[in-house]
Amino acid sequence: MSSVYDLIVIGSGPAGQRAAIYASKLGKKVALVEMREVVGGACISTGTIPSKTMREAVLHLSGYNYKSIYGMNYRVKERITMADLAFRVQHVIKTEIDVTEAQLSRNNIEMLVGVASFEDETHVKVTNSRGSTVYEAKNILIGTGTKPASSPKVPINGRSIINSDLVLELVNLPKTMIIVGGGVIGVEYTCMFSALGVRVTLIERRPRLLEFADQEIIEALSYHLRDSRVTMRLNEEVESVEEMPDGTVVANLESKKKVQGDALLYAVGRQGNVDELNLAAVGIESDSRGRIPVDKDFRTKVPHIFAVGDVIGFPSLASVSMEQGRVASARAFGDEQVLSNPGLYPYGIYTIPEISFIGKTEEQLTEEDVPYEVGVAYYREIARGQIRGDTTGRLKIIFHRMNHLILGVHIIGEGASELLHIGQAVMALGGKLDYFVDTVFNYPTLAECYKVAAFNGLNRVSKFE
Ligand SMILES: Cc1cc2nc3c(=O)[nH]c(=O)nc-3n(C[C@H](O)[C@H](O)[C@H](O)COP(=O)(O)OP(=O)(O)OC[C@H]3O[C@@H](n4cnc5c(N)ncnc54)[C@H](O)[C@@H]3O)c2cc1C
Ligand SMILES: NC(=O)c1ccc[n+]([C@@H]2O[C@H](COP(=O)([O-])OP(=O)(O)OC[C@H]3O[C@@H](n4cnc5c(N)ncnc54)[C@H](O)[C@@H]3O)[C@@H](O)[C@H]2O)c1
Repeated sequence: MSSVYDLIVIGSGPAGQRAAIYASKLGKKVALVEMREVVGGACISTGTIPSKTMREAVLHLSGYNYKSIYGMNYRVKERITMADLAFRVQHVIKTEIDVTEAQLSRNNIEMLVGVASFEDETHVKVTNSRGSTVYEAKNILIGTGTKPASSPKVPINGRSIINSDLVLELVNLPKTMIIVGGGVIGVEYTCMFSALGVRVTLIERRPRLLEFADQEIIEALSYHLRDSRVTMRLNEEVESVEEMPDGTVVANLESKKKVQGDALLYAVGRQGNVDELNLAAVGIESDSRGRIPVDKDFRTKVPHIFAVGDVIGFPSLASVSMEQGRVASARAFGDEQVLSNPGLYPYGIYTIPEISFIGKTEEQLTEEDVPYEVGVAYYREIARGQIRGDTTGRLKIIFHRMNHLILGVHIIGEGASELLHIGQAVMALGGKLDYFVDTVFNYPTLAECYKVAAFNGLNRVSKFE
């Protein structure tokens, strides 16, 4: 048994990394346990980084952003293959792993390779091919993330029936594809495959896609999806999936319909990585989706054992996971000064076109009886929108009718996830709609949308309110 650590972190994804680095900056002795061969978690290996790099490759090779200027037949590469997409993805993954490893090493974080499990409230066992070692810690942080949810009725085979971990295993680009699940993963991949010319059928059991986003924005996205020949089957639940003798795939719906395609992506949510942790040894229970309950400081029912990131559930974003890791680590060492406001956490959804938002939706404000008004700017009204060839984007500011405080910003269109941070900064600093009216923006930029939307909003409220 080695000396006592101040903190043992389990999992090297964004949540675990940030927690470990923060503790190390406080001068604490930290170890980070990772069971995979490489650091970075789902974020670098199978989730955020691969999917966003694949999207970039799709947009580039398909010439998607320039079709409105050079014509529908414009493309950078004639026959795009899965190998073309994987090439770029592997390059970025490797670089991100190198950067992360260097960062952890610079911060004197001791890496322990193997599967971590609890022995008791202060001891963690790490098991690898060489055997098991037990380590002692004053604080332990669980950042073990999630894996794709599975079903015995959906036989994932890595060829024609895949989950989001296996997208790049597809040998050939299918002609037709079924995507099950209209959550963020399902919708992002629907957009990518459809931009590659694949005929996609998207099946979602709820009446609309991405329920947590603003309805108007999702209606705009749905319009684009249909315009890209995506077939949307909403209010339909997939009951089982089978591979046919000819290699095609059939999804059997609860409504007794059948949908056939060359390949199927099963993206119906995620399951917490808790099975190997031996949580019973410390009396912590996870729910049916493997989520660990925590309090506002990310403490589990055992006060010096914390849990952060995807393993605690919504919103399950890399950005938020990092922040939770930082806050939990601060709390573990008695630092109450580190504050974080979930009301100002942004969402970036990398559909095509991109969606990004912060703050409340119109539906939430209506529910809460808040008197709000909206101001909208369309990319087509902005010179930069015309120059870039994105004439379908829009930016919506929601503000309080009386005091003009910004309550939410919702954007669909190119650059949405970057553009949103202007609205986020103004919201965080308590700014009002008038800020955008009185501010000079570079010209021509998409940022000008804020000014146009502010004028549009002001025109809708009476001067006497
Ligand atoms: C396809 C996809 C696309 C995404 N796109 C985005 C996006 O665009 N933007 C965004 O913000 N988020 C995105 N996400 C979500 C993002 O990837 C996650 O929120 C983030 O990775 C969660 O970080 P984490 O540290 O909690 O867990 P993870 O990144 O899952 O890392 C957990 C780590 O713990 C390790 N581990 C598990 N159990 C043990 C154990 N017992 N012992 C040792 N190690 C263990 C795992 O091997 C893993 O390395 C996406 C997710 C997916 C799947
Ligand atoms: N850009 C981003 O921030 C980003 C990108 C990808 C993933 N993520 C994160 O990854 C997490 C997981 O994403 P996800 O899309 O797998 O899960 P999800 O829970 O967001 O969505 C799953 C969807 O599948 C539907 N569904 C479930 N069973 C079904 C069935 N049998 N038939 C038809 N529909 C069914 C659900 O109604 C739901 O809408 C999310 O929480 C998200 O935050 C984030």
